[in-house]
Amino acid sequence: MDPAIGLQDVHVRYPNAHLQFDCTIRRGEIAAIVGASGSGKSTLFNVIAGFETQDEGRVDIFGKDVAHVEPSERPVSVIFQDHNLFSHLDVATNIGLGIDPALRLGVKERGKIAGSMMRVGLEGFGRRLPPTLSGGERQRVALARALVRRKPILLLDEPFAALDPGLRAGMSQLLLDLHEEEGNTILIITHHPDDLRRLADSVVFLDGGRIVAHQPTAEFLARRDNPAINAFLGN
Ligand SMILES: Nc1ncnc2c1ncn2[C@@H]1O[C@H](COP(=O)(O)OP(=O)(O)OP(=O)(O)O)[C@@H](O)[C@H]1O
Repeated sequence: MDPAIGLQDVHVRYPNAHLQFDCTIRRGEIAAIVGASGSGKSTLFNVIAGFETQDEGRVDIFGKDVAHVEPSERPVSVIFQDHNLFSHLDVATNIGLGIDPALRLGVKERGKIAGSMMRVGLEGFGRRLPPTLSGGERQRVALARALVRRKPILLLDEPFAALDPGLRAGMSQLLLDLHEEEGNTILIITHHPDDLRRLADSVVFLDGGRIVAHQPTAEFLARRDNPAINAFLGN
């Protein structure tokens, strides 16, 4: 196996919670991260992206210990639930922030922005401001901004939460197409069993701050032996 992410006995202690992660995600895997509210999904992302430092244990990315690697230097892009768009900056500029936070954008960079807008179906949206966009359009801006970074690991925190079922299916297909082109490693937090079926090679299931399952999606969906998994699957 060619690992993209390795978490070895990682512990994060909060005043009211103790989380512990052991997990290996292989290069090119699409893993759905699921579990009840408070089970540790966001914390898992924060440890991988470097927004949270573990109290113990080791985080490897592509075989390298990233303990001293700043979030911006990690080969990881994160798309948050709220998309983190700046409402006073137009769509093209918001995407440009993915290339250079100081917005030094020359001809080459403008070309990349146009290319990523085209890739997500946002041609002609460059001068629009985020508050004038629909939820699905804002979602695509966030995806375009992650794409221009061209980082090999993409973390998506409930990316489809605000979308209706038709748009969810469209965005899922877009992600799958991008994955086929880029071969990137994708972790996606979701509460929808449909997203598992549609997107994920594997499922990482968290319960009470621990990873209690990491297995191929079909195997996970067939499980009936764990009350927390049954509750998630509606069995
Ligand atoms: N900064 C923090 N300070 C204190 N406790 C925290 C902090 N971040 C998370 N926790 C606690 O750690 C546990 C896991 O939280 P986390 O946000 O990772 O869960 P989650 O599965 O992402 O939940 P949700 O689905 O509700 O977003 C919870 O008990 C939460 O209260």
